[in-house]
Amino acid sequence: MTEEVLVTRGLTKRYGEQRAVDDVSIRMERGRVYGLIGSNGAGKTTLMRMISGLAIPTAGTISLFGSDAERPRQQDLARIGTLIETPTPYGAMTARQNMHVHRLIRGVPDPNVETELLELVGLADTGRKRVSNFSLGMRQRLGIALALISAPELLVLDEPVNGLDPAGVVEVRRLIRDLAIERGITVLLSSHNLPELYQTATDYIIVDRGAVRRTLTLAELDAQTQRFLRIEAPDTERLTTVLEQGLGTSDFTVMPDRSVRLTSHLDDAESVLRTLVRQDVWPTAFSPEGESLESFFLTVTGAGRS
Ligand SMILES: Nc1ncnc2c1ncn2[C@@H]1O[C@H](COP(=O)(O)OP(=O)(O)OP(=O)(O)O)[C@@H](O)[C@H]1O
Repeated sequence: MTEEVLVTRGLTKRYGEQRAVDDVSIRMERGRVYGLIGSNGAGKTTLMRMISGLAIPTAGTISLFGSDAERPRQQDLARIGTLIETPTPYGAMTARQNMHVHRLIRGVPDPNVETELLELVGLADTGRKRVSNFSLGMRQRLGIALALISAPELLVLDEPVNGLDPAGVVEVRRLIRDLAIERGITVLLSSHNLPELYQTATDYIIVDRGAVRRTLTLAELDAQTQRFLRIEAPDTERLTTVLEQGLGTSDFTVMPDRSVRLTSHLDDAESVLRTLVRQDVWPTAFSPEGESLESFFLTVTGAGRS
């Protein structure tokens, strides 16, 4: 049975006339990784702050871990770990000293958790190095370790890969996926860049101007954004035979209109065409089609509007 970790209904936050978050109703299940995607100012941080108990909603409700009226809200909030905006470890201290201070602040009795989490995020060997000398990626990983100190069931991470170099992005992505798979932690993480978050999340929530524009799973996102070569030829059977035997691929689908969608060789369209022509298959249509992640995001959010 799926376990609901979070349900919001009509969640709204107004600052004066402005609706930073506007009537947001979302649902999150245990062990999944939710990517909250939106441009700057879309309302991601405000939504995460409300979920984490750091901001009070103007309207709407938040139910955490199937919360009921009997249980104090503080008890539910204690089951959330957050890294919102830039992580705030103490720069003059080492990673371990930061872990120690946070453990005491959070009232976690077991000192072993410090080493265990530093190992988990790959910072166990940083010794006497001060955090002010850490790279941004190391700081983000320390921020995640600090957020994990009280063994949260829901982890809320605001832009955890923002500003990281490609290697840093890969490291943090892997860490987040492992947390979900190995520890069953539910993760909500935000980004303004869909391609950057792609494949880290199992589910995507696309927001724009405070409102949810679209929610979809990774598989649905893939189906929406798969790029392909669209090929038409007078003899479809001959075309597919040449793709199979001449090109050695079976990554294609024959569509009802008899056109063929080839999903391999996207970066090598020229050799596809050459192979076809050599085998005397003369395409009447041959074009790359489908949507990129970026253009899908722009379409959903209506960006590019005036
Ligand atoms: N404390 C505040 N007072 C007034 N307006 C605010 C406050 N916090 C946020 N806003 C406004 O609400 C809107 C949403 O802001 P928010 O920070 O949630 O967006 P975001 O998607 O996290 O953007 P970014 O990626 O730039 O952090 C913005 O227009 C912002 O200016």
